[in-house]
Amino acid sequence: MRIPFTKMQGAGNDFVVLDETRGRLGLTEAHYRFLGDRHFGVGADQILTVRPSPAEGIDFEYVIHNADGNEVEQCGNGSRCFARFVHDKGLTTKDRIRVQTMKGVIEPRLNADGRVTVDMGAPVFALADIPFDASGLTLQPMGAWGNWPLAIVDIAPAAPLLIATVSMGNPHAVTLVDNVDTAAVATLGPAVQANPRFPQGVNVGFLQVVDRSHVRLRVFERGVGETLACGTGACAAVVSGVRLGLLDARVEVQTHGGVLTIEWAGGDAPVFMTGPATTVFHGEIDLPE
Ligand SMILES: N[C@@H](CCC[C@H](N)C(=O)O)C(=O)O
Repeated sequence: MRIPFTKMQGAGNDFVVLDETRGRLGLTEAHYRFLGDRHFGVGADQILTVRPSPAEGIDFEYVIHNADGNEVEQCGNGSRCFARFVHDKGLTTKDRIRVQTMKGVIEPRLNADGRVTVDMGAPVFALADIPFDASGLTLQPMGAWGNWPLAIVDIAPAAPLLIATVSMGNPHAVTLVDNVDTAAVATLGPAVQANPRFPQGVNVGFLQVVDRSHVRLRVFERGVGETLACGTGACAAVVSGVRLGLLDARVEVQTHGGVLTIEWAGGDAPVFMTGPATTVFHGEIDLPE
C-alpha cells in the first residue's frame, strides 16, 4: 500500500504527519515503526495522525505514535506541527483550533509571526496520575529545593538521583544539572526510563537553569531516545523550575533544536508553549506488507 505523508519539524523534533480526515489508513504498530525508521522508512521521532472531529466543539482528533510504534498521550512540538498541517492543507480556516488527544483537549493557535502557541492544559502532580510509584521512598521537602514532590529514585549503579515528577498528559521526570553539555543523558536517561517505579515509562529531562527566565534542556524521550527538543518536556521542566522557586512565569527554553517559550502562572493554570512548526517536504511511501 502506498500512502502520502508530510514530513514536519518543530525545534528539530521531527514528525511524519498522516491525514486520516477522509478515512482510516488501517496502519499497524509495525507500520508506525517503519515510518519512524531513519534507515528503512522515512525517519521521525513521532508519527502524527490527524482525524476528523470526534465530538461537538472539537475540530480534530490527533493521534501520536512514538518511533517505537507505541501510541502515547501527548506531544507538544507535534501539536504545533499538527496546527500548521491542518491550516496549510486547508482542512480548517481557523487560527485557534481545539483538538482531542488521548489525554484531553489542547488548543493550538497560529500566530502572525508564524509561530504556534499551544494551551497545553494544567500540569498534573498526583503521583498515581503520572503514574509514579513512590512507595518506600522519602518524598522531600528538600530545604532550598522547596516543599514539593521530589523523589530519590533508586537507580543502580548510579547514585540516587533527585527528580521532580509531573504529567503534561504524558509522564515526565526532571532532574537539575549544572551543565547540559556534560550531563549523563545517554546513561541516566534510559536508567530512569526503565525504572519500574514508572509503570508506563517516562520522558527524562535534564534541566540547566541559566537565570530566572532562561534554561537549557535535553530530554531523553520515551519510545525514541534523546531528541533535539521535546515540547511537553520543556513544559515539565519549566513547571518544575517554577515550583522550585528557581524560575519566573515566562521562560525561554534552549534545546539542541531551537528555542521554546513556556509560560506558567502556577497552580491550576494552563501551561502555554510557543515555538516553530515547519513543513520539510511532502512524499509518498510504499508500506511493507
Ligand atoms: N516529542 C514530544 C513528546 C512525544 C511523546 C513522548 N515521547 C512520550 O512517550 O510521552 C513533545 O514534543 O512533547
